[in-house]
Amino acid sequence: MNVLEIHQLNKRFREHQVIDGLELTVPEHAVFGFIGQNGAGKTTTMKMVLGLLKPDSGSITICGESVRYGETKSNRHVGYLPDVPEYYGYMNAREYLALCGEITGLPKKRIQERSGELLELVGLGSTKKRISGFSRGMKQRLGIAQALLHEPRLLICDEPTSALDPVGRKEILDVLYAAKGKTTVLLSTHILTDVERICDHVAILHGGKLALNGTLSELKEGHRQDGYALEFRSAEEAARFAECMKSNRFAATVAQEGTAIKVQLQLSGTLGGGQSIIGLLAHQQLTPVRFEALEPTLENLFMEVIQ
Ligand SMILES: Nc1ncnc2c1ncn2[C@@H]1O[C@H](COP(=O)(O)OP(=O)(O)OP(=O)(O)O)[C@@H](O)[C@H]1O
Repeated sequence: MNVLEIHQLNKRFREHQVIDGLELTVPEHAVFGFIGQNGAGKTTTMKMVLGLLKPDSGSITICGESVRYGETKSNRHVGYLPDVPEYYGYMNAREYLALCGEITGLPKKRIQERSGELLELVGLGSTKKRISGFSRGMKQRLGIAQALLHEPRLLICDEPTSALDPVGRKEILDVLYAAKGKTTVLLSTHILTDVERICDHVAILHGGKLALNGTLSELKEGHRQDGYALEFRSAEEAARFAECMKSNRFAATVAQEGTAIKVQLQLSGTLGGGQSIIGLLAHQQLTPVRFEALEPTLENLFMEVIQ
């Protein structure tokens, strides 16, 4: 089942077509990375999903229910975490969750149970401090607890780690990954390493459309290039190998940097590829200290798409 479906979505600001026939589906229990350059239209898309911005045309459904601009009905399925959440600093975490629960009409007992569970989930279970004394990372983790209070089917996070240091970022990513069993996470970001750490699905927004869309492993498999990295004991050995490799008919490019060599082969996915390198090594009686098939990174894929 898809928690979110977007079909033929269009949005223009004056002459600028920001979203141009966007098609996007988010399956249940995915951790879905929605990435794009600055100004690609991620926030614009999120605002339309939340019913806060009127699309020019197209449809959006959340859990099978149509999103209508200016109505909040479909948002009962959604939890939202902005990049920098705002709080009443004089409250502690539990008091704040109690206030949010009351506003959304949750019964008192349920608020207490949920607050306990969620504060444990986000690692704030034993914190008695007022929110004014929280670090940015703690505020963000409280934001996740608040967004999950009403048990939403979809948690939308808009660049939740952009203001955090590496430790705070890791904590948030761990919490989002832990939330995967309870909800579907839509993570809008341009921090590609965050996506590689926790997302199973990835979509790249470019030119108002999805330029790439699939599971991370599918995308990497589809863009696999027959590339290898080798490391030799000495620069002389590396140079000898590079010289022989350059005359090999499978080699497209051979780059040497000291003892390290990167080889890109002509024929992608053929048996001849890596084996031709091993054959050459044996023939030259060279034993590398490292021999590794190169995986495309999300950064490689992203750069390929936006160029
Ligand atoms: N209300 C508006 N009026 C005019 N232009 C707008 C409006 N809102 C957004 N835009 C433009 O639409 C484009 C997409 O903006 P958006 O904020 O959706 O991008 P984004 O992918 O979220 O970028 P970032 O990663 O920088 O937050 C930008 O060029 C922006 O200037």
